[in-house]
Amino acid sequence: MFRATPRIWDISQRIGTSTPLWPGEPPVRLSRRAEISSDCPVNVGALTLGLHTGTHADAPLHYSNAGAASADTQLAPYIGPCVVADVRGCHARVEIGDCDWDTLAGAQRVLFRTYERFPYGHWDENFAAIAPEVVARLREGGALLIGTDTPSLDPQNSKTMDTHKEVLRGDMRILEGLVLDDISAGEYELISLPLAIEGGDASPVRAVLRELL
Ligand SMILES: Nc1ccccc1C(=O)C[C@H](N)C(=O)O
Ligand SMILES: [Zn+2]
Ligand SMILES: [Zn+2]
Repeated sequence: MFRATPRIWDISQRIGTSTPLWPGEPPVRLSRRAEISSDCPVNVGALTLGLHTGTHADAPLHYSNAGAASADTQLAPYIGPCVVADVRGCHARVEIGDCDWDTLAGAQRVLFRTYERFPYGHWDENFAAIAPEVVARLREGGALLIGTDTPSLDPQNSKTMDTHKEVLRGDMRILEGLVLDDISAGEYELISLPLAIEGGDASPVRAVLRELL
């Protein structure tokens, strides 16, 4: 029997020395701990990486001392049906009025595309945040996960993290730093698993969208 192969889109940043970094974050460093030679049969690397580098999942521990670390979060929110919302017309924040609520009603996972083109190679300090009201409305509709193509749900200078707090109220999960340049608004399957980092307040993820057949 013929079975169609679903298309897969990689929506992750590459991790390397040109990955844009949140100001003050440690540079990405890959070192070689062992190299192939007459004495050694293998290459072995070690990586220095801030946990919020590139495409990542915030653990609840990031915004609450009582929250779970990456190793202790359930995986179900990170796998399953997902809606990509095109909000490229937004300004400083994605507001209620920027969203097409017909497509978002009852969505379990929502990824916001704010960028026309992802700012590869430089840090964009004026990235669009998500208004807490948007998260509240998604939470009321039963959402499990919110994602964005920017480095944070809250503005870079936020001291109160209002949108993260709104996420916490519904015990939802967060993906940040997605790359949605090639993704049209619509429905997909999301797969984006955090590493089981003990005590981790976030984890890099390899996030992909799979075509729904
Ligand atoms: N590295 C940081 C250093 C200081 C303050 C915030 C960050 C973040 O990375 C924010 C983050 N991506 C967030 O989850 O909103
Ligand atoms: Zn983060
Ligand atoms: Zn965050």
